Amino acid sequence: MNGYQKTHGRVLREHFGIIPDPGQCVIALAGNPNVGKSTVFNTLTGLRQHTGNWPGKTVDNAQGTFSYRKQSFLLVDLPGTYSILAHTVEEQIARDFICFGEPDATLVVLDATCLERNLNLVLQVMEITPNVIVCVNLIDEARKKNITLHIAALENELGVPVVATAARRGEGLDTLRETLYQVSTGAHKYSPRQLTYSPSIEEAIQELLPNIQRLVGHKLNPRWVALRLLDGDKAFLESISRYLEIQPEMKVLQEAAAL
Ligand SMILES: Nc1nc2c(ncn2[C@@H]2O[C@H](COP(=O)(O)OP(=O)(O)OP(=O)(O)O)[C@@H](O)[C@H]2O)c(=O)[nH]1
Ligand SMILES: [Mg+2]
Repeated sequence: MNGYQKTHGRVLREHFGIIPDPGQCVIALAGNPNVGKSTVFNTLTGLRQHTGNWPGKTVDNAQGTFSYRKQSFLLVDLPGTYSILAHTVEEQIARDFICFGEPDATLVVLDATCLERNLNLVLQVMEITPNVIVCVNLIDEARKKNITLHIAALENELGVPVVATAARRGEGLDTLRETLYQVSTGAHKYSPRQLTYSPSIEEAIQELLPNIQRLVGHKLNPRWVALRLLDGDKAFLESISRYLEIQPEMKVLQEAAAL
């Protein structure tokens, strides 16, 4: 037995219809469309899967389990999105799951042949949670196109673990399992690089932080909430009140952000 004892919360059960076994690690699987998320998902979980829809939505949902080093994992395949700013139903599901579902780790799958476009999503996820693993998939395609990948340099720049894979043929999957284990059980802590915005935005963030911290405590990253408020994201405020059940206190945030 290892010492991993986290129990997952109400939101996962009530809003996402997901009930992990006691002690199971929950991993969210995110990425742009068509980068091989489902291939990674299938390779890790094999036939131990369950598919359906997200509660109340017509968007596919797949959950699967696997074990590694006597630790059980529940992997949740999120819809493919270029961003998680919640402009579409798919983006809203992905964002809300990563924000409020409290996964132990979020695995972001990237296409090795167009890293630049894919990194946008990674940076957004890193603003929400430090428990991020990047999987650079399709490295066989990158090789064919003579694209050289500097995985260690990327890892260094991002401040989170990066694993190169060719999921269709299982390449890199052993390293991926080990990394998922390390991050989601908290054996290794990482400090993802945070974007710094212009001085006026950074100042506005600092002004909002005390109220946000008081309201959401440790349940959400206060800096990310401040950014959403400054962006005028009313739908996110609604999500906060729905998932965290803090309706009456929301006025403070609305007024602070002049929404
Ligand atoms: N050459 C190669 N092809 C891959 C690899 N991984 C996935 N593919 C192929 O890429 C295509 C897309 O893979 P999916 O796993 O469906 O991608 P996805 O991210 O789940 O796509 P959406 O759910 O539609 O967003 C399929 O034809 C896969 O067989 C890989 O490592 N190498
Ligand atoms: Mg898929």
